[in-house]
Amino acid sequence: MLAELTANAVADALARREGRPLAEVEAAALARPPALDALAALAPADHVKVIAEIKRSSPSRGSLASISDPAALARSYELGGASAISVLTEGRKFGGSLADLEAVRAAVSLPVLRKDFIATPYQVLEARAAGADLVLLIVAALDDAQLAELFALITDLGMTALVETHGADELDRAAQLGARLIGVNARDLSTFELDRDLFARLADRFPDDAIRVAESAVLSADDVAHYRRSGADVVLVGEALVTGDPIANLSAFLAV
Ligand SMILES: O=P(O)(O)OC[C@@H](O)[C@@H](O)c1c[nH]c2ccccc12
Repeated sequence: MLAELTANAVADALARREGRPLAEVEAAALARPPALDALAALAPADHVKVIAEIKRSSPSRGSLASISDPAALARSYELGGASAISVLTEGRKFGGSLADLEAVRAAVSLPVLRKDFIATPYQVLEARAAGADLVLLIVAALDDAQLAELFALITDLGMTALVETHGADELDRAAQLGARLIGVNARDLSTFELDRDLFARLADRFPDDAIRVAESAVLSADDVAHYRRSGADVVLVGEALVTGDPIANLSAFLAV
């Protein structure tokens, strides 16, 4: 499934490129005000931090929420105390778009993550052109040469890569890259199986200077506490915030 999601995302980007050539997107990317400092915003603190996600649906969970106004939802995330906003921009399975990201960027002053299946420089440039400060790189979807190229481009554009892993080998590859913001996704994107203890098993393997992000399957304050006890600096939460009361849930999660 991950290979298919990535192939589709790359095909969709190629189609957009017909109407908006790379040089144009690059110019738009360079014309943006500088990216916000996501490493500072997400730096380890004496409380857990939350990356709050705008997510309409997913291949594993189906439709979650209609979200007619992603900017308004992002503002409630900011009000509720989130440290960054993640915007799913994948259209086919997650119902997102780059327009969502642009709308969110205009509405909040927090760092914004482009959450998608990124495998080409064009998609990274699109992210910056839309105002993203962070870009997700999924280690399982990329070979080492792609990872290095995309990581370098993200860094050169002043953005931060959130490097997502699911297993010890992938975490080692993220460390090798020099990633400073590393996630462990509890969900295996090939099988969609959940492993809520994977983060805990990998926590000691993170490089000392990396910010540790636990991704997926946070539905309650207890889940946040579980990840926090295991060493998470940051949790990335989608479903619980788009299906429940975002401000109430954020305040419960931040009180952990
Ligand atoms: O809705 P959840 O279970 O809180 O999960 C959020 C986030 O971790 C999940 O959306 C995610 C993590 N990595 C991804 C990669 C692609 C698409 C989506 C994701």
